[in-house]
Amino acid sequence: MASVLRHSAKFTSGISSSLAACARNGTACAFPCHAFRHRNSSTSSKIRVDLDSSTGVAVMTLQGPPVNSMCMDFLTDFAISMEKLELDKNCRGLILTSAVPKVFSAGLDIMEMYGKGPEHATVFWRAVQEMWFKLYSSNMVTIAAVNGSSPAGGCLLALSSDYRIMADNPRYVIGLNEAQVGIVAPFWLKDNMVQTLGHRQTEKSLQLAQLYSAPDALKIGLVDKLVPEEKVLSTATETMAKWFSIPDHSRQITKSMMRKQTIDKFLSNRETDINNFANFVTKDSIQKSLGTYLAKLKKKKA
Ligand SMILES: CC/C=C\CCC/C=C/C(=O)SCCNC(=O)CCNC(=O)[C@H](O)C(C)(C)COP(=O)(O)OP(=O)(O)OC[C@H]1O[C@@H](n2cnc3c(N)ncnc32)[C@H](O)[C@@H]1OP(=O)(O)O
Repeated sequence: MASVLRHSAKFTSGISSSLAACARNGTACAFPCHAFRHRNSSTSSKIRVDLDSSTGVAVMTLQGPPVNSMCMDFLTDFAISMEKLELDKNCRGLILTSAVPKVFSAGLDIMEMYGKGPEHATVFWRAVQEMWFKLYSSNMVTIAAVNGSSPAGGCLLALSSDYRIMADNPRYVIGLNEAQVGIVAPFWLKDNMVQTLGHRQTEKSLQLAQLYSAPDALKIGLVDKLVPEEKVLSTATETMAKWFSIPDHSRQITKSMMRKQTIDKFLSNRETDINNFANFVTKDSIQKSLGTYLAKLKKKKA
């Protein structure tokens, strides 16, 4: 029987779920083992990871309501989960998806960029860079199962994966809309988009801060496939089997060859990029734009 290992560093419902996990895995433990090891963060988890060691596929589920925005906790959970999976010999592939209805991820948490000083901006941006770098340079086959809207940082997760499957729902949007927010996509994310869409389409998309409906995203190649919403995850699993049919070593070397230039450029410029971000985002004019954008988001509801 396929034994599904609950692989996450953190669990959402604390001791009781950890006891349940022990029971499911058939492990006898006098203590609730996961809660004992990781109890510090058991209630703040934004991400769940389930690794099926019989298939080698891990599913990373984003579960930070209301919109899976990428706050520091989210970014930290993401980095830890990626590191663990990368080191796990049982894991060959990763599927990213969301447990939040209608939203894959709303991107960076604007509250982490609004009203904060340069020190916070520095730490935050390093964590954002790390998220992209870990996913973009992963040895695993990475598939984004985009089951909801995916603006900005949400699109970053999809773009840095090897393959993108999106729910066929015209109300769901995806794209890099940073310019609309009053900020600018970093060069490494721009490079990542150029590789996917080509220079001309990227230039239009970024300057116009375009969010594409799922059908339009398919047309320009921002996603690879549309399927009915209930089939997004199963299609991702089927697609993974195809990618697994290629020997890991040759696929990995090919991937790293294709991504090397972008990675090298990022690594040589990452500190400059952090300083640029901290200077840029703390400017009065940028803070004003962020404040206006936030107010618009809140007003939408009223
Ligand atoms: C110099 C380099 C700078 C930047 C580098 C760029 C890299 C990436 C940048 C980013 O990711 S910036 C973030 C951009 N994100 C967006 O523009 C998305 C904004 N959100 C939406 O469009 C929608 O929320 C939605 C994702 C389509 C979901 O819509 P829905 O109707 O389901 O939810 P609602 O809008 O009511 O939101 C609920 C709740 O969440 C708050 N919210 C939404 N997005 C964010 C966010 N990104 N950060 C912080 N908070 C967010 C929203 O205000 C609502 O809050 P409330 O309940 O208190 O009103």
